[in-house]
Amino acid sequence: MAKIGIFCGTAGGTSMIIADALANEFGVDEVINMEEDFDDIDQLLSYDILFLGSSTWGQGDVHHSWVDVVLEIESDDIDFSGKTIALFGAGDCVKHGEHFGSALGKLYKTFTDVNAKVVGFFPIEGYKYDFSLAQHGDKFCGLVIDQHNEKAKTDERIEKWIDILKDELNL
Ligand SMILES: Cc1cc2nc3c(=O)[nH]c(=O)nc-3n(C[C@H](O)[C@H](O)[C@H](O)COP(=O)(O)O)c2cc1C
Repeated sequence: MAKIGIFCGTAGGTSMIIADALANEFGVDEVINMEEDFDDIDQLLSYDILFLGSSTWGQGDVHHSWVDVVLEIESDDIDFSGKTIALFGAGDCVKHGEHFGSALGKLYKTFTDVNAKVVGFFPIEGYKYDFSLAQHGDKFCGLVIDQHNEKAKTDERIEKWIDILKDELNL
């Protein structure tokens, strides 16, 4: 059976709402908090399916706990062939609508450049923002939630995303 790992970079715990729902639905015992529990890249490579979370910061950047990891993967060209990933995180479409959820777009580029397969694209329909690196056509490359402005939509979005994932992953 495919081994599933959940990794989450978060400042205030908002992205953990998604991580915890994934853990619950997919029977994963532990969410790895990037700031507290992450050891090294081998930890990522020990899973077949990776649910990778990051809130967005600065000018559309990943959470700081991801920065060195991303740099190492890119500079050492660490191969993620055969790995399937799904991306998630929290953002703010009003105060930071110029880079809403862009951290997912950055992680998408990092991991697809080293041959990971990405599942779990999510329709942009119903979101309002100016720009996002996470947008690919009419979908985000994962699930973005906004607890500041669109809290009421979060449960439904997570449920819908989990259905998409179960379908694509045959789980
Ligand atoms: C200084 C600062 C910069 C931010 N930059 C962005 C951004 O570029 N894009 C975005 O969508 N949200 C941005 N946010 C909003 C956070 O991503 C949002 O508060 C999110 O809920 C934090 O989730 P977390 O608790 O999982 O870290 C920013 C927030 C702060 C305080």
